[in-house]
This record gives sequence, C-alpha cells and structure tokens, in this order.
Amino acid sequence: MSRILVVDDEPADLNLVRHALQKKDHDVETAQCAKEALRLLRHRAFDVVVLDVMLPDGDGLDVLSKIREIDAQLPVIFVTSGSESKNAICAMKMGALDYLLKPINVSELRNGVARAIEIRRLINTPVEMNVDQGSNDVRSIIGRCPAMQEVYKSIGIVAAQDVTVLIRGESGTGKELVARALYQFSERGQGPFLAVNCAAIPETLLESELFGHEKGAFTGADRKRIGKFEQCSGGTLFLDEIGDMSPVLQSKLLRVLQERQFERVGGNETINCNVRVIAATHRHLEQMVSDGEFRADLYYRLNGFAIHLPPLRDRGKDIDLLVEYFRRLAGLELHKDARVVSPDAMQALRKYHWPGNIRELQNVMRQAVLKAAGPVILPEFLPHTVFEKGRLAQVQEIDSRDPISPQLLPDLQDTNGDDSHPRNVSPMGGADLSFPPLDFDSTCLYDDVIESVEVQLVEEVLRRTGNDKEQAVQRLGINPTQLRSRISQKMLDVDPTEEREADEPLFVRGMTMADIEREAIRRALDRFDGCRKAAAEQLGISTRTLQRRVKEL
Ligand SMILES: Nc1ncnc2c1ncn2[C@@H]1O[C@H](COP(=O)(O)OP(=O)(O)OP(=O)(O)O)[C@@H](O)[C@H]1O
Repeated sequence: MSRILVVDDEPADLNLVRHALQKKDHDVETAQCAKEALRLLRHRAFDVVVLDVMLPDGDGLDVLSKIREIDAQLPVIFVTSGSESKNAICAMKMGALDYLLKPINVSELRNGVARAIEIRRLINTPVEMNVDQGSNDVRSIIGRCPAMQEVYKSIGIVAAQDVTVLIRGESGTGKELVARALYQFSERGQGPFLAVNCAAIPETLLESELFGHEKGAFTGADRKRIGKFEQCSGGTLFLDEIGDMSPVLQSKLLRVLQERQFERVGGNETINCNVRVIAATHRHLEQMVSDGEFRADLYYRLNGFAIHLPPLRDRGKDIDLLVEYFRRLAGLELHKDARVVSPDAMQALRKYHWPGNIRELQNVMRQAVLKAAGPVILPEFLPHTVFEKGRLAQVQEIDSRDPISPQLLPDLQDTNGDDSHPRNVSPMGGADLSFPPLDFDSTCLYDDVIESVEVQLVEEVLRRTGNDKEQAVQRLGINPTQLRSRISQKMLDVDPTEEREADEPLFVRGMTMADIEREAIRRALDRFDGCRKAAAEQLGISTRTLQRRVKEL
C-alpha cells in the first residue's frame, strides 16, 4: 500500500482527492497548510505528495523547495487553478512530476498518482548485482553466467561516468533493471530518474512528452507544457524502446546528446539541459541503419557504450537460480510455502525456450506457486505450453541422438550403493536422509541436493511400505506416474524379482546393437505391463519413437 500526503486548504477539494485515492487502496493523510504538511513529511515516509499551489501560509513553490530539502526524490504532483499555471510551470522546472488543473478530474488524478508511485518504486528500491539469492527489500539482478558477469563489469565501468549508455537485449531480459542499477550507482543517484517508453506513446505526443510544448503549438495545446528533458534536469532519463523513435525525433535527440540543447515544440527559446540519457532497445539497430530507418550518427553516438543482455535461453544454469529466486519471491508475496520445484518441473523449465525471457519466467513461477497445492511445484502447475514445449525439447534432444547409443538405454548402474556421503541431516520420521557434500562452486547445487535426497526418500518409503506402490504414492504425495519415473530413472524398485532382472546384464557377448535395443525395450514393456507411455518414459524416448522401434525391430 502506498502512502500519499494530500495538501490543500479547501476542505471540499481535500475530501475529493482523499476519497478518490482511498478507493484505490492508498493510505492517505491530509494537511491544510504548509506547516502541517512539512511537519508530517519530517516524521513519516510518503511515496507521493499531492500539493495545492496556493496555501494560506506559503505558496507551493516555497513548499516544494522545502520538501526537496527533506526528500530530494519524493514525487510531487501540483494542483492549481488555471490562473496559477505560471507557478505550475516553475514547479515542473523544479522537478515536480506533474500538475493537475482544478476542478480535479478523478481519473487524471489517479493516473498521475499511479505514475508517481511507479517512479518512486523505480528510484527507491535498491538494485543489487551479482547475487545468487537476493534479499526481499531490494531488486536483485540474479545470474552468474559469463555473459551476465560481463554485464556487471560494464555496469561497474560505466555507471559513474556521465555518458550515454545503450542497453540491448530481447524483451524481458532486464534492460530496465540494468538502467536502474546504472542510475543508482551514478553520481546522479540522488537526482531525478524518469522513464519514457518511446513505443508506447504516439509519435506526435512523444515529441511534446520529451521536449515540452508552447501554448498553441498545435491543436489542443491549450497550455504550455514542460517536457521530460527539462523536468529531469540534473537527473537521468531512461528512454526505453529507442528503436521505435521517428526520424524527426531521432534528430532532436541527437542534438540534445551532442549540444545539450533543444527547443520546445512551437517555441523559439533554446533550452539548455543537463540530463544523462540511458537508452534501451530490443531492435536490431544495425539492420535499421542499413534500411534507413535509424540515423547512423545517432546509432554511433548511442552505441558508444552498449551493454548486451543475453536471452534467458542462453544463460545456462542461471535458470536454476532465477527459478529459485522467483519461487521464493512469489511465496512471500502470496504467503504460500511452495518450497521445492520437482525435478520434472525443473527439467521442463530448463528446456523451455523462454521467448518472453525473465519476465515470462517470473510470471510462470508466480502462477505455479499460486496453483501449488502443497510444498512441491509439480509439472502440472506450470502453464501447458511451458511443460509441453519443455518436454518436447527434451524428447527431441534424445531422439536426435544415435538411437542405439548407450544414452538410449536406461542406466542400469545402481547409484544407491555409494555410502561415501557424510550423514549430516536430522532424522525424517525415524529415517536418516543424507545430503551429498555441498559443493558451493557447483552451478547445479540445487539439483544435486534435491536429486540425492529424493532418491533416498523414495527408496526409504518403498522399503517401509514393503514395495507397495499405492501406499508409497500416498505417503510421498506424488502421482503414480511420477513414482514410476523415479523408480525407473534410478532403478529403485526393491521388488526381489525385478531386482533379479536388473541384475541380469542387458548386454552379453555376441549381441548386436539391435539385440540390445530390442532387449531394453522388452524389459521396459514388461516392467510396465505393456504400458508404452511408461516404457518410453523409462527409455527416455517418445512414445511414437518406441512404437516405431517396436515395429522395426
Ligand atoms: N537478472 C535478473 N534477475 C532478477 N530479475 C530480473 C532479471 N532480469 C530481469 N528481471 C525482472 O524481470 C522483469 C522484466 O525485466 P525488465 O522490465 O527490466 O525487462 P526489459 O528488458 O526492460 O523488458 P522490455 O524490453 O519488455 O521493456 C522485471 O520484473 C525485472 O525485475
């Protein structure tokens, strides 16, 4: 919930604003004079101030400069009657976020406040880099693959240099997060930070959004407007989706970057500006330059220092860290204790190609935690596309291997006899489960531990239930297919007859590769009473491939 201070000496206006914002679930406090407002601001943290320009004990501009002494970055929205618009313009130049005219339009007010809250969030939440877990009250940039290490290095090199930076990467790869890190670690970290999405605003409005306009500059320009470059003086302006800017605006931007000057739309006055630009795009600017859609000189200017964010599918083991991070965040947010991602679900998450990158993963984990009925995130809690495409990629990967290569055949090695791991875990229902030694340099620590504990747990439950799979399924809280796949993957079944079969070598001298394959398929089908789906799962091939091989062999 955001906390908003509304300052107005007119009780009717004060009530209107309070009600409009309280309905949106904001925590609203009010003051009827400057003195009371400043007292409240000194004692409590607010996210936004809605400030009337004319107060009985001072004008809004004086109050704004005093607010700046208390909190230099607090977003302030001015409310004025038409006749005081000169003050409003000055306020915008002093860094007020917006101004609204009386009588107040409630939806404009709510939109303005929502924008202000978003800006407060951008400015206030610290960004930390190069961490594995991340803490709750900061936004962490998670990842340690080589490409992300390069990103951290680049941020370190360029943040404190007052230069333009271009951040490149597909949608959802964290460009805004990196922009915030650059801002927070820069000399301008105490100044304003504003963001404009160039693709989200129609071209005609974007020019005035960035550079402002004079009254009468175009139809509908009924008052002068201060643009983001003027408003953000001394601060950092994040221009997202820069590749979507029109050629006219590209020229104007180039001039700002080179000469630090511009004119408002419809104006003659040249305005000097002191703003650091951080730009971002997911577009292929080089192609756009050769197609004549993007100015080459602007491209060179922007690309002078570029940071490339890799797509999620190229970040290797970082997916595990990100899954864990978003699982934990979603758990905290939704008050749900989904502690573990099942190996099947994890495998699907690893194999999926993530066109929406980290944003998509974040949403998928949120949904999965929401759907999870217990402590384990199972594949069925993932969106269908993720699970199916993840599985498909896995099957294709296996199918693309030599069909008679050893990987096709189940691993008949008993992995459970190794007693070399230290027993360092407390009993679970009387049974000791042991962790493998923790190798903190490993990039799949999570998998190693979960897999090892899972094997022991399934083995123990099977032993205790006398190998009664129905009971085991109930005790473990997983479904029969999952139990079957655990048993077949790890050869855990303790049924004495099956153990004998597992002991029989699959390969004896004189057998051809086709014989070995035929035998592996026969055993898998026997084991699952002819169920092709389960047999295929055990063999690590698709049901269709199994059917084909049965016919061929
Ligand atoms: N490495 C990361 N670690 C943790 N969270 C991340 C990481 N990268 C991105 N995120 C989160 O993913 C979401 C999308 O990131 P962001 O908005 O920065 O992407 P973007 O590249 O700017 O997307 P777009 O191009 O669509 O604007 C955000 O919630 C962000 O906090």
